[in-house]
Amino acid sequence: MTSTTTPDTGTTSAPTVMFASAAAAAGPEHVEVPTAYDAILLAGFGGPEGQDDVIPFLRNVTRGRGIPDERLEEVAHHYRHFGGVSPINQHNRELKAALEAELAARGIALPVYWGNRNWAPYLEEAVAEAEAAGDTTLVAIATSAYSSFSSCRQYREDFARVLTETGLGGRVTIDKVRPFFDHPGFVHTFITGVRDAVATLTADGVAPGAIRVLFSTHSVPTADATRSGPAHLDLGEGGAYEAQHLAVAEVVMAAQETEIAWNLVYQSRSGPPSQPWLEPDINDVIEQLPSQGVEAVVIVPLGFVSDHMEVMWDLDEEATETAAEHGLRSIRTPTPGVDPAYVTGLVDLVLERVNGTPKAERPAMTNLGPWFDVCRPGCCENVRAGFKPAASGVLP
Ligand SMILES: CC1=C(CCC(=O)O)c2cc3nc(cc4[nH]c(cc5[nH]c(cc1n2)c(C)c5CCC(=O)O)c(CCC(=O)O)c4C)C(CCC(=O)O)=C3C
Ligand SMILES: [Fe+2]
Repeated sequence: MTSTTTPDTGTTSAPTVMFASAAAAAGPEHVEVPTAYDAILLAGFGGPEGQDDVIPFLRNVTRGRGIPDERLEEVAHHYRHFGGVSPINQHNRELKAALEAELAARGIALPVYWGNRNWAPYLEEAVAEAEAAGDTTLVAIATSAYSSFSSCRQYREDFARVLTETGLGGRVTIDKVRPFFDHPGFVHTFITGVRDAVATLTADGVAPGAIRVLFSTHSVPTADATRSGPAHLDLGEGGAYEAQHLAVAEVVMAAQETEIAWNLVYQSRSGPPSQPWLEPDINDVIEQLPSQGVEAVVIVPLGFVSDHMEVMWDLDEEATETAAEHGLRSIRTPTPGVDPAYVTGLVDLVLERVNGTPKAERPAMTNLGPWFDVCRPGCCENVRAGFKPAASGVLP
């Protein structure tokens, strides 16, 4: 189909750089006409794979954000504890292989290129490799399910940066599948995880009233949360980011046979104490639970797609230790990883774009979805970092 040029003009002064988008010609929000994609771009966060990688990786992550060295050393310690290796790259190798197997089984001839934002293999290499093979109309899957600067827009800004830096912006287009927080393929693992954990606890004699389910996600600056999602949706101070998590948590609990109390909690806060971030912190909530008659916590990593460092350290080390210190039993439920339901769901998300599936026929488990295919100008903008152009967007 015809490509149009679609700058994300943002809310401040627009730069002259423009990025063609295959999706943009079709409409402002939901692309309901077929798009002939050449390939899938699997876009990961990236992580270190040895002690020597740790500091250079952290510098990449925090580039331009002025995060003090003390904080970098603090975070480096989490990675060093595990030999300087984050499992996140291995997860993405496995996810790429699982996607390729699923595509082959369904007879879909779309190659998968994998590149990361913050560590090798970088997005730059993946895009250059695709272009060299003649694959120029790309649909990206970011390994992140929700709307916010860190979980959506930052990927889009990196696509734009890569298209500029490689000089391929006039030739390669990168669209992005919709934020998939309420796609059944993503939600599945959390539903079964809570079910299994509650079954284990009740089989051991814990009363349902003594169990608390804590849905945990990455905290973000409150200013980012408020700006998450398109400006025309007024979703309160927590923005689309909080609203989406709350809606998915409700769906997960509605699918349970037993009624259990639950909370949405936040983890992995960074940044200066003077800057407000989403609260409450998971550890602060756990500390309060014994006085409320709770004996066991089910920790659900709702904001994450795999067992990477934020899960291994902040949940499996810190939150688990906090629970133990307060005499609570804890079970951490699985992340989607390469769960067949998740892998199938990701391929379905690509196919709805290939086929131009009407919005009404797209699966979505919450009333918020199905979320938009193409982001409006200013969607999830980071006011602290200022305006940067983003790919996979559209004019209003
Ligand atoms: C919403 C969100 C997700 C979920 C969406 C998604 O999954 O993409 C996520 C994922 C991840 N975050 C990760 C690692 C880091 N995030 C950092 C910093 C930050 N994350 C933020 C938000 C998020 N982050 C924010 C608002 C900051 C502060 C920077 C600022 O001021 O805007 C820092 C810097 C040090 C620090 O500040 O802690 C590191 C090292 C890894 C890799 C883990 C591994 O290696 O296994 C992953 C998957
Ligand atoms: Fe992060």
